[in-house]
Amino acid sequence: MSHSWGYEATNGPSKWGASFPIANGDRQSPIDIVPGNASHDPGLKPLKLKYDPSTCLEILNNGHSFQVTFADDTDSSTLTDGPISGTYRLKQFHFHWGATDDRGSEHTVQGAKFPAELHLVHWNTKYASFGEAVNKPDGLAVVGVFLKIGNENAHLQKLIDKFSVITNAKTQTTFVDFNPATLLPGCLDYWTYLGSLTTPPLYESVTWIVLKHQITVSSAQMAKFRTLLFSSNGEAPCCMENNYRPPQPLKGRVVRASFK
Ligand SMILES: NS(=O)(=O)c1ccc(CCCCO)cc1
Ligand SMILES: [Zn+2]
Repeated sequence: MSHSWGYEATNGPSKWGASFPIANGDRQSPIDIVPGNASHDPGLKPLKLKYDPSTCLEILNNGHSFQVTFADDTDSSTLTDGPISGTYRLKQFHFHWGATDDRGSEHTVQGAKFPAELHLVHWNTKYASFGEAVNKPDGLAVVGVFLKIGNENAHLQKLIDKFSVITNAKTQTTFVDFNPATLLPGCLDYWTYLGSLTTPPLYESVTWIVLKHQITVSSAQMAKFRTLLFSSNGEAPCCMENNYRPPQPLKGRVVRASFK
């Protein structure tokens, strides 16, 4: 199944362990974040996110989500400070969402699901490339941002306006001058823990940084997310929705909070 994992009953999260045994590992993601169990760590620094819109390259449908990819040959768009040491470069961001507005996020907060979750994927420049970093214990740092239903989000609309061109899996189009910082809430308070990729190959290589505050998306905009397809051109159309992995066992891990 390693080349055909997905989110259906036949190839979804409950089946991934067959081809990717690390699915049952000790630092899997996502998790349910229980704020009352998180320990405030005064040693945690504020996140430092420096994004250069000119590094934005393209928007694509990879058959699992839609993704915006960035040039990562220089330190133009980086994450520093926060819980990490060194410099991590932005590689891409993507989303996970549900078939209805009552679910879709991967992380949950005391059991609460959000309609969608944004992941900003950064790699540790102590390694030569994303490909080198992706399976190292300190290789990646992913910033997770929850979306909640509210007013229309003009910044998300810039992505949605491209969906008609990337409806089918394995399609892409140019996408330039987009500032990912416009997708961040005003307050960057966060929870952090050691985890994994939430899709195969599920490498345990991610320092997770999940923001406490959400950004808004309208219900009409969420409906547009669901017009994307898991399927390729010519195949029976299959709506891209419920592309989220449910929370995994904490296995004794500590979740730290950057705030009191
Ligand atoms: N949902 S996530 O942020 O954990 C995430 C980020 C990046 C990948 C890509 C892995 C490529 C392996 O060659 C997969 C999943
Ligand atoms: Zn993700």
